[in-house]
Amino acid sequence: MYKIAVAGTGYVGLVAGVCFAEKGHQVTCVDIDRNKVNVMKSGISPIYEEGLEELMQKNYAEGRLDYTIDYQSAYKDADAIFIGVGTPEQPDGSANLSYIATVARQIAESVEKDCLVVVKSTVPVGTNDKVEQFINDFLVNDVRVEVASNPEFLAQGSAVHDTLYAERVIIGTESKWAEELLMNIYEPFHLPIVSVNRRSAEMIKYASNDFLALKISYMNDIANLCELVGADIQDVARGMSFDERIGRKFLNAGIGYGGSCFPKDTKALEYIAKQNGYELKTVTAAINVNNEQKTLLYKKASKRLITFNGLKVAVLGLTFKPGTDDLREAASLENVPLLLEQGADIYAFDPVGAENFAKVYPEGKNGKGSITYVSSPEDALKNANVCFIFTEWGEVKAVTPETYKKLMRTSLVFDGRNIYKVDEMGEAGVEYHSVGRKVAIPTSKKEAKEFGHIDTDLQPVGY
Ligand SMILES: NC(=O)c1ccc[n+]([C@@H]2O[C@H](COP(=O)([O-])OP(=O)(O)OC[C@H]3O[C@@H](n4cnc5c(N)ncnc54)[C@H](O)[C@@H]3O)[C@@H](O)[C@H]2O)c1
Ligand SMILES: O=c1ccn([C@@H]2O[C@H](COP(=O)(O)OP(=O)(O)O[C@H]3O[C@H](CO)[C@@H](O)[C@H](O)[C@H]3O)[C@@H](O)[C@H]2O)c(=O)[nH]1
Repeated sequence: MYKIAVAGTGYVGLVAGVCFAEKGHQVTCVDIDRNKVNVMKSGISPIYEEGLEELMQKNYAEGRLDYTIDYQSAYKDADAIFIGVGTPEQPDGSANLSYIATVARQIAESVEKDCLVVVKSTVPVGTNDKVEQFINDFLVNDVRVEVASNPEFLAQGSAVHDTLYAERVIIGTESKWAEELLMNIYEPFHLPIVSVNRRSAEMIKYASNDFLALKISYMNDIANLCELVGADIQDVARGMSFDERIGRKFLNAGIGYGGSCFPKDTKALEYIAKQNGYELKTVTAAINVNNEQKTLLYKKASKRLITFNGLKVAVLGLTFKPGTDDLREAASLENVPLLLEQGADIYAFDPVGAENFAKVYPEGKNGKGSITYVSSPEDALKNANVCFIFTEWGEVKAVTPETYKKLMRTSLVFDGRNIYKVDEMGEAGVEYHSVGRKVAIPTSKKEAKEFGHIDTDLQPVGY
């Protein structure tokens, strides 16, 4: 059992701290946000992650887990201090390391015994070296502090599971002492450990995230071509997925990747490459494709409808992916303002993200348009002229094709997550646009007429 302190109680820090406690370590989670600390002490998780609150309550009650804003008391006698503070994107694409620097300074002022500082945050290659130098320059007491890299690979929405059952733990160290200490801390997890040097560990994190981002952008690029040549991206992805070298995962085309990691980590690696006189062409391509992809459906819908002024627009899903209340870089944040600017009356549904979204777009009049938050997809769809799907929540997937037809004024759907089978939507009488697939045109004559889909190209000669 080790005495562990964790700096930062976001997705990474809090989940790591709780899981270390669950595996028997004595953990103190530190945050600068007093409200957050009070909320956590009362047994409530400040973030939405399945299983997290239960583990917080259990480990707190059993005395292995605590929360504080008093960093000095938490750091002074810790065996290891894990850093999980943010490294957000700066306007030039580089990572902002000021939060890391503040924690490093706080550690240097506080530690009273030898300890290992472990950087879990995603940081540019070489940052661990700088953090070690910085802490040692500012150390108040005569102790030994070494820094190790231990990048995090959890995905939001499955953070606890991804930590307890991680496919691998990467540790980057520069001494046997640091390597052994980290191995021992992770020993109760019984997970595969990959031990490398610090710079390689830092690079593994960016290389992994950017590879996944690239995979998504590649599929989106192919999807756009599929539409032009009459192929179906889902069938194409299925066909590709049998090849183990390609794999089954992250082949879903849609309206691009969002979240707090892929967008920032692609730009950060592009920046690191530039700084080193290298042009990382593949990653730049992934970024460019993603930027275009996010508003692809809005552009298609604009062509189809000419204007959104005065239209009732149902928006299903606001978060960047299901299972989280996080809105960072969500497609909804790019599309909703465009719709509002055009005077749309939006009825938005999201099972957990609406509260956060309302902080940016409060309910009621917003510029030329308006936004109303509703508690079910059906409430959003009632009498709507058009529907956009931005997040594939279970509640959204449960809406049947017939429901769109029954509830909407005109059943016109733009699906950014390819939830439905194209033919089923057409058969239900819905005009359905998705990504990388053909457009479903209502199959009955009556609806085809309503939507202006009588195909004049096929008129026999002479008519
Ligand atoms: N979110 C993810 O899914 C994920 C996954 C892997 C890696 N990462 C990386 O991990 C890092 C953290 O990401 P996150 O999403 O958990 O961040 P976050 O923004 O959710 O949380 C950061 C927390 O740190 C706190 N903080 C700031 N300064 C502090 C200080 N001096 N002392 C103590 N606490 C302080 C903030 O109040 C906040 O609660 C980033 O580098 C990110 O790229 C994130
Ligand atoms: O086939 C796919 C898979 C994902 N996405 C999108 O990609 C984004 C990111 O999804 P996901 O990777 O599931 O979520 P994150 O929580 O952002 O997790 C990523 O970013 C984390 C932060 O670095 C890493 O730790 C994780 O390993 C990595 O998956 C979301 O907008 C998804 O909709 C697609 O468009 N198509």
